[in-house]
Amino acid sequence: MSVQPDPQVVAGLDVWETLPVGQQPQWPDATEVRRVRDRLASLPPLVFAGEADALRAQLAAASRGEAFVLQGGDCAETFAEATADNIRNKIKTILQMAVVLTYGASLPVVKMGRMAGQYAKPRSSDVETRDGVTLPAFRGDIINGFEFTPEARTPDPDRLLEAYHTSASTLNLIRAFTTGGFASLLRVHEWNRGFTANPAYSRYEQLAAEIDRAIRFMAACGADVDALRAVDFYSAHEGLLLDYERPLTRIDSRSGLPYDCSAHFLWIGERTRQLDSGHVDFFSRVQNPLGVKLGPTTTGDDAIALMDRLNPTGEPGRLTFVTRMGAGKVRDLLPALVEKVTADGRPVTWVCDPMHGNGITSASGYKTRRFTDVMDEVAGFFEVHRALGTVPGGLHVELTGDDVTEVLGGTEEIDDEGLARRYETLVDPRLNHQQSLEMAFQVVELLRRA
Ligand SMILES: O=C[C@H](O)[C@H](O)COP(=O)(O)O
Ligand SMILES: C=C(OP(=O)(O)O)C(=O)O
Ligand SMILES: [Mn+2]
Repeated sequence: MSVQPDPQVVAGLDVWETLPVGQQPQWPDATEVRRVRDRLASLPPLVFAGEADALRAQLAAASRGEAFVLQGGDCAETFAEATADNIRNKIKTILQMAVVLTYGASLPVVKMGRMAGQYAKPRSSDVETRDGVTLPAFRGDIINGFEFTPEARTPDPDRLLEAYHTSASTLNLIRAFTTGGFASLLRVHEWNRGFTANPAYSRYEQLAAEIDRAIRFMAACGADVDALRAVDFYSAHEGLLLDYERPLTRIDSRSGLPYDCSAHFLWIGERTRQLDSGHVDFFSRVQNPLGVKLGPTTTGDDAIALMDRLNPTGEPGRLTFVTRMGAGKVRDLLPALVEKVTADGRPVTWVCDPMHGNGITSASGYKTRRFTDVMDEVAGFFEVHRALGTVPGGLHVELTGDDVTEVLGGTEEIDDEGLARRYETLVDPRLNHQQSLEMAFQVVELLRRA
């Protein structure tokens, strides 16, 4: 009797274990990790490979300027905050931003949450010291707890299972909201409900009234408005923790090829995108559409080498470059990168992350960002692409649907003192509901000019 080779092994899905893999936890017990990985491998996939293919086609459209990508959600999701209210508010915020962009710029918007799996965080330091006590840094709920005790901060592999189950229930609710009628454009007004009234909120009300009128007009003309009842909404997270991504990678029964079924879209972070890294090797072997974050040290040659590894044949929609240069640098550094990639000829989708290059510490000690810097990087991104005749394909932002006070500025003018009022993030500061809407209205202007 001949033994069939394991197609996952044949696909080289374990090669990453022989390579340098940054930003992984120090698990106290390797046997426990193996047990959890085996359990994860036996659980159902969270997404279907065909959905990842559909997303790839939409990202290809965005690379040509026929759609615009909106990726948004927490810096770090937490298990405790995976509640119906939080998920609903985040979905409503992303839907509101998408509708502002779609209506304002007459472009379809590809909607993706940093949701249902955004649990693993790269950190600048492996440890954190408070009052002379040093413990492992918080690396996200999938690895350890935020509480500053030795017990909480010790990496616990059972958290991978909790991340899987929390992702499954989050995704279930997302699917229910986006296909069950909640996200229907016929309810465009309802998405504003429950949020604090503010200038962006009122502006949205006006726009929703215009959309309502337009839909009634179309319906009166006999158009079938039923197609407006459901929306496509995709999940995305940083593919950081390979002990989680590997067991959720499955061979697609249709094509015989591997897909990472933890999410539709995975990205490789700025800290783990080295060409010889386990991350680049692992993701080069799965079929999902991929992102790579590109910070200010990225050279044109780095970008080309990443294309060689992750999209050698130049398949449209496969590779998204998420640039995060910082407001002060984007106009200087982005042009050379875009020029080099454009000259190569293989397509990429260019997306702007205006968050991660603009971190500051406030006088009161909070890790924050200025809304004006965030918007300035977005403006710089559009200017560079407009000057080069290339396509500004989308936005990648850290946001929440709640009225937190984590980013300075916006029309509500959150100042240094105001940050303390509702600073809730465990890692990076997020735009709140009104700042997110305000961003969408400003981006419409930029898209119209582009
Ligand atoms: O989300 C991004 C990174 O994980 C985060 O900015 C790192 O933050 P740190 O510098 O506080 O570790
Ligand atoms: C870690 C992140 O970003 P980057 O890799 O760009 O620093 C993030 O998106 O939260
Ligand atoms: Mn972040």
